[in-house]
Amino acid sequence: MIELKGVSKSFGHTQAVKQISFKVNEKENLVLLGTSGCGKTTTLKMINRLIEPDAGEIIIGGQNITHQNPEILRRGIGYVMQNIGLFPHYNVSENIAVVPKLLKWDAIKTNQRITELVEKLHLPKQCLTMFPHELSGGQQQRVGLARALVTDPAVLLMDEPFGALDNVTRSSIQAEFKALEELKRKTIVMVTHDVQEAFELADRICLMDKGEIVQIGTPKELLYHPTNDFARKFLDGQRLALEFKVIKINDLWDFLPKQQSLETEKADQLNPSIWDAMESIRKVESGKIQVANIQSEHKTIDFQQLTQAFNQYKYHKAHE
Ligand SMILES: Nc1ncnc2c1ncn2[C@@H]1O[C@H](COP(=O)(O)OP(=O)(O)OP(=O)(O)O)[C@@H](O)[C@H]1O
Repeated sequence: MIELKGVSKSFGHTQAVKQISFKVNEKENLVLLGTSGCGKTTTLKMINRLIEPDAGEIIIGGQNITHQNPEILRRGIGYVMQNIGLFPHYNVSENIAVVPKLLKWDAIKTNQRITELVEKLHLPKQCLTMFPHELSGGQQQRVGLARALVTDPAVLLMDEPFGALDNVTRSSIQAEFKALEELKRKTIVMVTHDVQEAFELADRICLMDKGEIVQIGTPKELLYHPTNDFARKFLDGQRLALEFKVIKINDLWDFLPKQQSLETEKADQLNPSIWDAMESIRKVESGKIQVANIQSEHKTIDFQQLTQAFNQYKYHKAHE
C-alpha cells in the first residue's frame, strides 16, 4: 500500500533521514518509534509531501507520489498533527469540515458525516459549536482525529497523536482508538517516542535512530529477536511491562496445565478479557480464573500456574 525506497532528507548539514526503505501493508498500523530527533516526523511528512525528499521514491497504492499534485494527494490522506493543530478561530464543526469544504461536499452530507464521527468518537454534541480553547485536551484530540477521518481516507498519518494528553486520558483514548471499527480499515503510519504506546497500537514497529532504520518487526520480534544492542537496550527498561502487553494466553497455552474443556454454557459466560495475559494476571491474584485460547478452549488456572507458564514461555522464546 505504501512503500518508501531509499528515501533521504537533509536540512543543511543535518541528515534527518538516511536512505530508508520500508513497506506498509494495507490495513496495517506501522509505528515509527525512536528518540527525539531520529527522523520520525520528517519521514511521516514526506509521505504526504509536507516535506519533499532529496532522494528516493515513495509509492502509495502503486503510484509514485512525486508525480501527483500535492494538494490532491493530501486530500486522500488523513493527517493528525503533532500538538493537534486545530484552527483556533473555527468552531469544532468548522474544523472537522475543512476538507469536505475543499471537496465541495454539500451541507447535508458534511453534517451527516460530522454527526456520525462525533458519536463514534464520544464527543458531546454541544461541542460542535464550541471553539478549540473551550475543549479539554482529550476532546481536542478527538476533534483532530475526526478531522483526519472525515473523508474516510484509506491512509492515515498520525504524529504523536496522544502526545499532548495526561496518562489517564491517554490510555482511555488509546483503548477507544484500538476499538474504532473505522480505523481497522485504514493503513496507518503513526509516530511516537513512547515505547508502551508503540507496543499497544502497532502491528509492526519501525525502530529508528539517527535517521536510519534499526529494525522493523512485530512487537514480539523486537522483544525477542532484537537485531542489535541498540534495539535491545531501547526496550530493556520496560521489558517486563512490554512482555505483558504482547503475550496472550494463547501463547502460554501449551505451558499451562492440561485440563478438560468447560461445558459450552459455562464457556459462554466467560469474560473475553481472559485472552489477555496481563488482564489474567491482575484477576488471578484473587484466586483461580478461567482463561481461553483462540480455539475457545478453556482452562481454570491459579496465579502460580500462570506465572510458571509465563516464565517457561519467556525461556522458550529466548532459546528458539
Ligand atoms: N525544518 C527543519 N529545519 C532544520 N532541521 C530540521 C527541520 N526539521 C527537522 N530537522 C532536524 O532533522 C532531525 C530530525 O527531525 P524530526 O523532527 O524528523 O525528528 P523526530 O524523530 O520526529 O523528533 P521529535 O520526536 O522530537 O519530533 C532533527 O535533527 C531536527 O532538528
